Amino acid sequence: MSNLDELKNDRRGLMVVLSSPSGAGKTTLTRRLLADNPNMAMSVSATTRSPRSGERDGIDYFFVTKERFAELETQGEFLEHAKVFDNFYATPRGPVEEALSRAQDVVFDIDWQGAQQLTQAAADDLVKIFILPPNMRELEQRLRTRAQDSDAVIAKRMSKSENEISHWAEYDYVIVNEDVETALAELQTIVAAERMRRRRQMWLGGFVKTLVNGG
Ligand SMILES: Nc1ncnc2c1ncn2[C@@H]1O[C@H](COP(=O)(O)OP(=O)(O)OP(=O)(O)O)[C@@H](O)[C@H]1O
Ligand SMILES: Nc1nc2c(ncn2[C@@H]2O[C@H](COP(=O)(O)O)[C@@H](O)[C@H]2O)c(=O)[nH]1
Repeated sequence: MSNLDELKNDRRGLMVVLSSPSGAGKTTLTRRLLADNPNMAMSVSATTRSPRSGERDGIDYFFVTKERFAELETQGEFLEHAKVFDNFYATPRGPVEEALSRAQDVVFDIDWQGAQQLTQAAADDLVKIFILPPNMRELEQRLRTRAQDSDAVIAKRMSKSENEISHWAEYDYVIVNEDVETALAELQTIVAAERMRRRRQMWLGGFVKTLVNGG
């Protein structure tokens, strides 16, 4: 690694928030983004909803009872929390603060309520991205193809999708996820550009000082 590459490691981590109506592709896109970015961590949420088949505790979510959720909330262990589709969801504070202190970027798959709360708490570090489906028929089709939720749950999620979409203009970027590869490339472009923002490159001040002093 060159001297310059080492210096460039001194930057503030990003808090990348992805929101969308259920089924638009946040989980799919975040998994791909994380696979391509070793210096990026996923914020694993706590939830009171039951695990879907294949979901693992501590990896996809921390699955907790309503009582435990309330206890953690009272203890101030959450950065944000919200009720979504009859279940409670929250972002545990500790792992996010630890990852950011190691200059890692952190990705959040959370709804508009959570995004609003993080905006209050950490606006400077946030990059908020809204994912739209190409059309509502395709959105429903994706929920059905995922084959993880009952018809009633899918109907509930579809009925709430318009409300979630109504928050699209609160986000810095909007990606229409028609083709996964195109959407992923757009997401990568956003992350790369946000990492380059001057205020996030803490090494630049010292570098410029050395530069103008003939270094
Ligand atoms: N561009 C795409 N084209 C076709 N199918 C897609 C596309 N993106 C995602 N999918 C599929 O749509 C389904 C829903 O995607 P995913 O679970 O990533 O959505 P989500 O936004 O995370 O949903 P939720 O909010 O319910 O967690 C999955 O089966 C996924 O494979
Ligand atoms: N405000 C928060 N919203 C969250 C969090 N974790 C997930 N979510 C959102 O809930 C819905 C449903 O998720 P699912 O896994 O049951 O399909 C989805 O919109 C997620 O983005 C969280 O910690 N806080």
